[in-house]
Amino acid sequence: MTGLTPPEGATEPVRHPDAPAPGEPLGAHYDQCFGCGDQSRGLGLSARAGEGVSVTADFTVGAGHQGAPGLAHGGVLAAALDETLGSLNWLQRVIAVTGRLETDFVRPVPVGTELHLEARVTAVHGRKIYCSAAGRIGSPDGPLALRAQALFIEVRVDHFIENGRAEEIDAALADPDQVKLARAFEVNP
Ligand SMILES: CCCCCCCC(=O)SCCNC(=O)CCNC(=O)[C@H](O)C(C)(C)COP(=O)(O)OP(=O)(O)OC[C@H]1O[C@@H](n2cnc3c(N)ncnc32)[C@H](O)[C@@H]1OP(=O)(O)O
Repeated sequence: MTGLTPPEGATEPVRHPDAPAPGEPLGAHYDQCFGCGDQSRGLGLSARAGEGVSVTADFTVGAGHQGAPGLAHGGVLAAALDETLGSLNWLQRVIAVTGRLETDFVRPVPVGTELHLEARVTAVHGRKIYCSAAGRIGSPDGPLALRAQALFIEVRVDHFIENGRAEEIDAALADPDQVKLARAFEVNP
């Protein structure tokens, strides 16, 4: 029992009526985010809305992302999957965090690879959001390198306010840009 199988009574995910249209870039949810933000040591991952409750994302493996010589670090690849899965929040307009992430590393990913990721919500049960993701090498139809299943748990904005370091929380809350404020906490604006 991994906790990743939707229980009886789970329902289909619902795409929010204000979700970005399929193909539209989602942009960074927070500019300090390691996954999608403006970070020189981050992933620089960019996601786009897909059909239904799905997203696609691209990420180029850089020299700073190595584990073994010339190959991406597994933790970095898991972070790319996590970030892609996390961006599903914006299509549902929920605030949710990763509770469980199970990753299959199917083949090695060399430095310089453009990794094409896609993620979707498969089912929802109460606060539990069941998702899956995959990563392919070189193109959206390229060889499968990664597979993941995940459980995201819906939380209230207090999750961040009570647990995040005060200086970053205060700075994010003080941002006069309401969309940026909403995106930082993935709150329905
Ligand atoms: C804003 C968007 C950012 C996106 C960035 C990318 C996504 C991320 O990386 S988020 C950061 C990484 N994740 C975290 O830091 C989360 C840390 N964990 C927590 O804060 C808590 O454990 C949290 C919120 C997940 C769950 O705690 P809590 O709210 O008390 O819920 P809890 O009552 O324990 O669990 C709720 C349900 O989920 C289930 N559940 C919780 N965790 C897990 C787990 N790891 N595996 C399986 N099931 C779980 C529980 O069994 C329970 O199920 P049921 O309702 O059937 O009884």
